[in-house]
Amino acid sequence: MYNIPALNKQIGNEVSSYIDQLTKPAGSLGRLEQLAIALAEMTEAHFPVVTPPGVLVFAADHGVTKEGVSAFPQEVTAQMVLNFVNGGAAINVFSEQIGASFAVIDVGVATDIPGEGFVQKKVKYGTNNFCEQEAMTRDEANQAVTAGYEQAKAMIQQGIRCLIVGEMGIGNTTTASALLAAISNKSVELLVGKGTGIAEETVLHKRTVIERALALHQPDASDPIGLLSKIGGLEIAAMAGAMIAAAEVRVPILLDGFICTVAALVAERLHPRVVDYMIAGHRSQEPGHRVALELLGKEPLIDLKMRLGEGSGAAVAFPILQSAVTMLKMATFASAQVSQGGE
Ligand SMILES: Cc1cc2ncn([C@H]3O[C@H](COP(=O)(O)O)[C@@H](O)[C@H]3O)c2cc1C
Ligand SMILES: O=C(O)c1cccnc1
Repeated sequence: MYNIPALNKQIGNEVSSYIDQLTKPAGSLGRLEQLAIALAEMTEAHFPVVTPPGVLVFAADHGVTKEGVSAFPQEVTAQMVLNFVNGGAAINVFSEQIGASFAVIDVGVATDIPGEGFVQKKVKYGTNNFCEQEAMTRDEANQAVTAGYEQAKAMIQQGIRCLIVGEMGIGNTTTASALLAAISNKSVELLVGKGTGIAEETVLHKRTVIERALALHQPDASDPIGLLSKIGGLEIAAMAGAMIAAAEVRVPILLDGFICTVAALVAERLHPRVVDYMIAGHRSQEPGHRVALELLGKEPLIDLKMRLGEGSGAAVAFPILQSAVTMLKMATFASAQVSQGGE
């Protein structure tokens, strides 16, 4: 169904040799060198371009908030969509800082949001409470994946060269932890954290909520649409779809935190090669993020002890990608007439 090209390893090898000719000791620019090679393999360019970046923030609600798993009430999701529209959220200011195109998409907020300035692709008024029933139908999960896929395609057509996928959805650390438990087969205890800042005893409650849902649904990790329909969420489905769309046209994906990385693991189950186009932007404080990154085989660029989501960690890490490609503008030993070392 999806068509993701293989990385171009030959261009990667050529860029690797070229980097060794630049006026610096071999390997001395560390991970920037690996990043430049990875970006060349993804984009099939000897001088990859990552600007302008694009940020898509998918918003949706989670029926499981009825169980009291978040420090904030569900209506904050809709209120934050308006904040994104007005430019007041963290991801707005960081998007502006990095010159990113920005869009916020309602794929499943529980109420009708007034006004304009966001994309309306609501699949459902929030998911069902997965402790009681399946979060959504398979058809709805597919619709949400497609909504994300189409939004990313549209933004890429407008010329973005790197994709950041963010989210807003009160309760979504519970959903993401449940998905990760199903995918990793690890104990829920290792994966659950404080999200927006719940108390220690609420973390224990969150854990039992997830364990109950897993016992009820017995999700099959090899069936991504089944995972999404049983557990949710609508924004996570859309994020996975957006990642697939980027990989299909060789656009690098800069991953954000916990929710985004769980969406990446879902995307991997839709098409394993999508992972080749992902770079981990940062490590979130949410404990499950470490596990999700390990499963994906990615090492994050930065760890600033952030735990927000929205795409904020990826946006803050983005200038490192710019440094990696800008490095390729350096002079070579030959062009600058600098003597090479002999070891
Ligand atoms: C004002 C505000 C802005 C946010 N921006 C992202 N999140 C983050 O927190 C939520 C997940 O945490 P939990 O599972 O504990 O509800 C998501 O919406 C996530 O994007 C926010 C949360 C709040 C309250
Ligand atoms: O890392 C994240 O994505 C995250 C962490 C806490 C709350 N919301 C999102």
